[in-house]
Amino acid sequence: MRPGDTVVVATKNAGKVREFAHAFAKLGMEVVSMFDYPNLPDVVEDGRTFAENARKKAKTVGDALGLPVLADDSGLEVARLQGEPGVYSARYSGEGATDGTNNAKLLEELGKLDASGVERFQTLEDGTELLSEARFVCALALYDPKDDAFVDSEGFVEGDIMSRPRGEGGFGYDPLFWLVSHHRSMAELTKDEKQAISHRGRALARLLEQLNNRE
Ligand SMILES: O=c1nc[nH]c2c1ncn2[C@H]1C[C@H](O)[C@@H](COP(=O)(O)OP(=O)(O)OP(=O)(O)O)O1
Ligand SMILES: [Mg+2]
Repeated sequence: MRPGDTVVVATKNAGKVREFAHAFAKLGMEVVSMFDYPNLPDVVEDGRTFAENARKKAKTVGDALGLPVLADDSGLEVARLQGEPGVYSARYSGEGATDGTNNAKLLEELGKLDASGVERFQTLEDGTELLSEARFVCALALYDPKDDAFVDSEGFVEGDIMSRPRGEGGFGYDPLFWLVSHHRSMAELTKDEKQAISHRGRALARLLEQLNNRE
C-alpha cells in the first residue's frame, strides 16, 4: 500500500467505508468497497473468531477479484454478558438486524440481569447509567491472491455501556459506548479522535507498521 494506490476493502458496512476512506485519504490512498463491486459472492461469516472471519472475507473477495483486499471483522464484547454479542454483533437482534435494533437488544439484555450483588453503577451528570464494562475488537486481514498470503492485525478499545444513547457520529454501537478518557460516547468523537483510539484505528496502525517493517 503506497500513496496513489486504491485500497479494496471487503465490506458492505458504510460506517467502516467512511472510516477507512478517512484514514487512507491522509496517506494519499483511495478506498473502494463491495458497494463498488455489486456482483461479488456473499461471504458467510461462520468463523469462531474475528480473525478467522476477517481472513475469510479478504480471501473470498480477493480471489474473486484477483486483487489484494483488506477485510475488517469487528464487534462488541460486553463483560456482564460474558463477552456477547462478540462475533455475532452484526446480527445480535436476528434477521434484518440494524444498528437501531441491535442497540435496543443490547439494552434489553442488560436490563434482564439481576442487579443485586452488583456494585452500584456509575451515573453520569445527565443521569445516564454505565451498565457494564465492554470492549470493541477489530481484526484486520490483508490478503494477496498472488501469493495466497495474509497480513493480520488486531486492535481493542475499552469502555462502558451506557443506559441510553448519546451522539450522532460513528455507527453501530458507538452511541452506547462511553469513553472515560474523553468523557464522551464514541459517537460524540470526531473522526480523527475516533481513529486515534478506536479498535479499528489501532488495528490499522499495527497493520501499516507490519507492512513498513517488511520493506
Ligand atoms: O467502530 C465501531 N463502532 C460501533 N460499532 C461497531 C464498530 N465496529 C464494529 N461495530 C459493530 C457493528 C456491527 O454490529 C459489528 C460488525 O460486524 P461485521 O460483520 O464486522 O461488519 P458488518 O457485517 O457490518 O459489515 P461487513 O461484514 O460487510 O464488513 O460490530
Ligand atoms: Mg458482517
